[in-house]
Amino acid sequence: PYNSLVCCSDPLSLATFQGNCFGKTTLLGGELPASVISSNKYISGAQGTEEDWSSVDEAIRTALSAENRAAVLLVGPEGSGKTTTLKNMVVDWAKGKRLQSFSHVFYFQFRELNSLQGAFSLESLIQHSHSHTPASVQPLLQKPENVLLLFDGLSEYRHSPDPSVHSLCSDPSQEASVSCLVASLLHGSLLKGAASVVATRPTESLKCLSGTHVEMLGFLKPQRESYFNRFFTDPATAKRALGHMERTVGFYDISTSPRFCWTLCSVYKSLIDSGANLPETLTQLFVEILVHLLHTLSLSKASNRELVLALGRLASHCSLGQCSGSATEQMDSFGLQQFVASVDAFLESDRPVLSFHTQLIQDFILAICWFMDKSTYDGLEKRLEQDRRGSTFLQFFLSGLSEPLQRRPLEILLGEFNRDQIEDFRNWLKSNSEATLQGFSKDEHYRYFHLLHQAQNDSLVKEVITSTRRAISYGELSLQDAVALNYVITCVGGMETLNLYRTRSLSEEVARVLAPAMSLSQVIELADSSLGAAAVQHLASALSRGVIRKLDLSNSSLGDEKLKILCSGLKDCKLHNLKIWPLSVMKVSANCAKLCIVLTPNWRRSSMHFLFSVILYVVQNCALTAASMNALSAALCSNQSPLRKINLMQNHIGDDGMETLFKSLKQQHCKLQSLNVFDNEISGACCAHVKEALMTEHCCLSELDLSVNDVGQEGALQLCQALSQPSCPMEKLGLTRCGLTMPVFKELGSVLKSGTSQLKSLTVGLNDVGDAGVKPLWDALAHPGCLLEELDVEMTGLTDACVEDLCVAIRTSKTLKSVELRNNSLTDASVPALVEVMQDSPNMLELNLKYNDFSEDVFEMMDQCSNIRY
Ligand SMILES: Nc1ncnc2c1ncn2[C@@H]1O[C@H](COP(=O)(O)OP(=O)(O)OP(=O)(O)O)[C@@H](O)[C@H]1O
Repeated sequence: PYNSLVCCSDPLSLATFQGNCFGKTTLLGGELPASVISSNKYISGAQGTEEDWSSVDEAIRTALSAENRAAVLLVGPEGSGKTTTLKNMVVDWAKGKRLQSFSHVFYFQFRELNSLQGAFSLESLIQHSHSHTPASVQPLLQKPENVLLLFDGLSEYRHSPDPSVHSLCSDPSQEASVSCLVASLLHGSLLKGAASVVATRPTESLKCLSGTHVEMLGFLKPQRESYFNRFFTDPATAKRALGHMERTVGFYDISTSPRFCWTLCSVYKSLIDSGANLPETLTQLFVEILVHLLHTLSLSKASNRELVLALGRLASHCSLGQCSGSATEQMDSFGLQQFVASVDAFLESDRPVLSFHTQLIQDFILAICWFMDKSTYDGLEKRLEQDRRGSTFLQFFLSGLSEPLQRRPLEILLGEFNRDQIEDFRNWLKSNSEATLQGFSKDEHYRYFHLLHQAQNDSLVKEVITSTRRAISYGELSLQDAVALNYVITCVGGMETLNLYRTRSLSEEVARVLAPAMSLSQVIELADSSLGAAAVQHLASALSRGVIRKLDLSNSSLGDEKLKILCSGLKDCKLHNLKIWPLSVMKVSANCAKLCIVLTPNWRRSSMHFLFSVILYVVQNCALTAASMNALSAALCSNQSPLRKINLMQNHIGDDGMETLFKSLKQQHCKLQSLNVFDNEISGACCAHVKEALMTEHCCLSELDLSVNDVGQEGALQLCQALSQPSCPMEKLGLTRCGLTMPVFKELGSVLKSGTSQLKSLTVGLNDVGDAGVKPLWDALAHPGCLLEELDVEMTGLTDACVEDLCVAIRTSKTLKSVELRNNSLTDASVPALVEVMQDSPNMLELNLKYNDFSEDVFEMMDQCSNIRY
């Protein structure tokens, strides 16, 4: 009977509407909308986008009350709650709760309209369809603007709603085919001014309709929470069930389907009631679902097997898009006739063509049958390739079921699976995982991580991942990816590098899921990423528990507040969390142009124990100011602080921040060896603090880069006073573009000659002092007390006049290895002497003469020396 149409709000009509909803409640199909509504389980779904969602009911209401209202097109995937939403609208209207501006609401289901043959007028269609309609409906239709039309399931409509293929009618008493009446209603020629809502899965037919689109997202986290709370009346059980679901399957798109939530809650309820464990993976969940269904059907083992194999044949056809013929023909051809009473549990048997309640159960049945009956399927590779393109869950389920523990409950009910088929799949999984993980495609890596996660076979993961730890970025990852990545990393006991480069928005959830993997990784690469404070919190606690020795957060807009959070993790770093590594691993890239908090090794040569600590890069453009320096200072001074090297390049620390930092350098616990404060809005005023720190007994700062700051003459001279002290630990000093003057160079020359200075590397480029200014440095190099190995005098205004002193310096020095002379004004005239001295000095690794005033004539001569760059 076609009577799911409401035309007035009398109680009898409402009861008929609610009582005559088609189908029945099934585990996979869902709880009937009428029952959902009457048992107060209705939750308004979400619409819009995941980032910007609102209630579907609200969106429909707003669209219907708009001044120039258009049709509302309610679009959502299977099971997203379209029918339930429409039916709830009807019930609310009939109860006088909502939509009271409408005097009449008509609910049509396209599936039922398909079956109406012959000619109808709108009046006779309504008369025919609803027993409670008054004898004459004409008065009801007198004011179309007070009428609301609800159309459900456009994607199931057999006819075209395209107005161009119908002669649209406008007279409610005119007879026409049902398809013509429907098109006339949808396009407003009939009942002009009436409001309408059309609900549908995504379909081509939508192109023929205009209106306000409302995209159904289904149940996001907040709706899931409300739904669970209504499903499980006991709040503690609801909390437990929801928490478990969110942790194990809440990251799959399907968890937004209200239909899936119903299935899941029903299975969880029965497991909780019987005291059983809840499933950990999607495969385990579907094993439970099928076990539950088969138990309910109470068939013999042989019949169970027969039924599943027949469903498998149907699934195979549906998956290839070959489902055709009437439902009865299909039942016959797939051998389902004998199971008429059982198929409702799996199929939407009230539809013209048989289909599974959900794509997931179709994939699951297909996977089982693959392993049960070798003869049904041929060509594993081909089929899996198809699955990959079709983005179904077939491979997930095959992976899960290939593990004996996971398929065991099913084998009890269905009999043993085919060992050869399983072995074939396992070999396929292993060899494809190995081959793929050698490559560099992030998406492909993730694809196999997901399959390995489903299989839950730790030793398989260890077998395929040992040789494949490549430095590809796993950044920009979804929560689902994070779960799989964390699983494989924890299985193999950690990766040397966890590369999350360019994760533009590392959410709290992703960071929480990844925390175990982070604490097992020695290097975490998060350059060019962006992290919220909550994500930094997880990172900090992973640091405090972990074995990390290097963290790169360059260009991550970290900011003071988040650095403070991170420092709390650094403070808590315990010595036993540090790993013992061979010395060779300790080398930090010499060409560290990026800045960082680098926490390098704390090692004692005497004991031959090389304790590795965190290397933390908080690099360029992290928007740090003096505000976070107290926190950093506390981390530096904490007992057994792991911080050895800090790179804070291109931030805004200023003199106050420097004062804080350098005060901590005087503390006994601070073991900082390297500090880079390149371009940090620092003036010479801070040099008094630097000097004080360097002259303290405990200070072990051996590398300092103050380049691109306004240090100036006064500041630099203060530094020189510290450098001239025998106890000064400084070995590498950077003063590029610091406004240095000739007196400073002169003082630096004296320091180098003093015989007490430990300086091995001096960078004083971009200070325009000319030949005379640099001369004290050449003289120092020729002095036996000078230990300098690297000198950088780029762009200091040097000419050919310096070459004689330079050559003497190179020839005499016992330690010098490289001289940086780029961007000066040397000419061809200097080349013979420079080539000669370089040829005579085997210790010299490099003389960089790029961007001087040479002509091509001397290139050949310079080519004779492999250690000259020009
Ligand atoms: N808003 C809701 N509140 C509570 N449960 C809901 C809600 N919406 C849907 N459900 C549950 O999900 C099941 C499927 O919902 P519904 O039939 O409305 O989806 P649909 O989008 O119309 O699906 P299809 O496109 O497959 O017809 C319902 O039977 C019910 O159990």
